[in-house]
Amino acid sequence: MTPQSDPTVQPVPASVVAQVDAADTTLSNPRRAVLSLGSNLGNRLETLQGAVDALEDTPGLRVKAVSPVYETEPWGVEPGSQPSYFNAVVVVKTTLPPDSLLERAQAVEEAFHRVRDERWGPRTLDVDIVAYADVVSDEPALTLPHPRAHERAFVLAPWHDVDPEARLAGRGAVADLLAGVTREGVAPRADLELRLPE
Ligand SMILES: Nc1ncnc2c1ncn2[C@@H]1O[C@H](COP(=O)(O)OP(=O)(O)OP(=O)(O)O)[C@@H](O)[C@H]1O
Ligand SMILES: Nc1nc2c(c(=O)[nH]1)N=C(CO)CN2
Repeated sequence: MTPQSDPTVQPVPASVVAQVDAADTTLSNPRRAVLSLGSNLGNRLETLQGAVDALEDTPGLRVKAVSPVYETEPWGVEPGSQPSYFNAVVVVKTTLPPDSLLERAQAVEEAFHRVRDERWGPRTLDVDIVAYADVVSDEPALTLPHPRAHERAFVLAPWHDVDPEARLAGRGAVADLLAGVTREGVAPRADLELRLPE
């Protein structure tokens, strides 16, 4: 039976189809997202590269840019209480909606044996969603933009390197945010490099 011949199936007006399609941008248009990578246990560079490669291996996700590597003092904890981090930022294009991107980010963390015990504890790998298009959400399970990104030089500096014009929704230009935070303890490691997957 065709939809036309079934009296219970009402035709959907073309204007409604157009509205639904326009709203459903995650399905048709890849969106730009910014992810922060951090590691302060194990082989930090290898882990960050593994994370970049695992992200690229995700259906519906392409890594578009990989930042320089920074060596950074642990933020939010007693100085000297943890090893230093390697941090980087990746810009991706993805058709995954935000919650699926978070699931994938957490699966990548787990693949690198991330253990969650203490808040801001040392970790082999941390993958945070810094921003997803211009989505703003205060859901605890996925707050967008990341609620602490604007005050973290270890996020802002590598993000600014790969996208000097970037803006953080609701917070302003990354360049301005970076000018307002200390860069002490956030040192570029020009001797190290992450590869953009081919
Ligand atoms: N933008 C976001 N990116 C990643 N996780 C988020 C985000 N917003 C909320 N969360 C939630 O935060 C929870 C804790 O994440 P995680 O253990 O990575 O925190 P953390 O890295 O120790 O600290 P921080 O959030 O300050 O970076 C996650 O389970 C996730 O549901
Ligand atoms: N330098 C640095 N400090 C941190 C980091 C991080 O990636 N780098 N991540 C944290 C929790 O996400 C807490 N503190």
